[in-house]
Amino acid sequence: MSGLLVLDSVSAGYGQVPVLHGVSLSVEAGSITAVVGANGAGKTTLLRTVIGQLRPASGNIRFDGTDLAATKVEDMVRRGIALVPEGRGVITELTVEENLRLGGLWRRDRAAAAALLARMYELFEPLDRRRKAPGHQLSGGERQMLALGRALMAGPRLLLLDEPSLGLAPRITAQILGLLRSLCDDTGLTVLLIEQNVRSALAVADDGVVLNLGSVVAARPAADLAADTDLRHTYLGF
Ligand SMILES: Nc1ncnc2c1ncn2[C@@H]1O[C@H](COP(=O)(O)OP(=O)(O)OP(=O)(O)O)[C@@H](O)[C@H]1O
Repeated sequence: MSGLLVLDSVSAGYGQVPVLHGVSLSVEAGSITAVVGANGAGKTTLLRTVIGQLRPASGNIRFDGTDLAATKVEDMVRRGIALVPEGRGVITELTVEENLRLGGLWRRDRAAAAALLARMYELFEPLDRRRKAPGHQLSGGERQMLALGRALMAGPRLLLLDEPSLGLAPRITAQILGLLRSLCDDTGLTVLLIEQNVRSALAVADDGVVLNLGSVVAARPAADLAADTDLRHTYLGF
């Protein structure tokens, strides 16, 4: 398989408890791949394995052709991989600006970091108005934007997103997913998206992967998956 991110027969779990069973998938550069499936299907476990929080028991993960097996979690960002975890990944005691700057902290090039910060305020207009506000004063949507902005400050090539719509109104979810789509189209960003909100995820994604009990049961263009009534009824509950 080709692709910016390629998982080849990856099995992983927690201690002696296997969760992922021989998962293979390919995420093409500049695309959005949505991973969908019921609660407990292993979606979060999949992201945790890609980012290196869990190590595969077998199989391998390649990013831009390089095996990620030896890469530490803290080095993933330098490799170009950023994770926005479920629950948003915002430090609530810090201000909007401090959170954003934290995302770009590892960058040596200060001018580039400043330019990126300005770009984040352009992208996320509500954050521009609340630069000095502490994270705990933000709405759910603003927090999600901040988590996204913070991850983007690292200048990733691959963004891993765990349930960005969690707790958000449909309008805000649509806004955030639409923004992701534009980022992919305009900057070549690649996204691996995990979403409970299957309809919205498949509507914005290029490709879709259905996970069931830790195995891939379908991997196809997102529009095909969305149109497959049997598959939707059997695995996705709508
Ligand atoms: N830290 C852990 N230790 C042991 N088992 C775990 C741990 N975290 C998750 N699991 C188990 O792994 C399986 C997959 O969980 P995971 O969170 O990856 O699923 P998910 O598809 O993301 O679910 P959801 O949509 O509910 O978030 C579940 O059976 C869960 O109980």
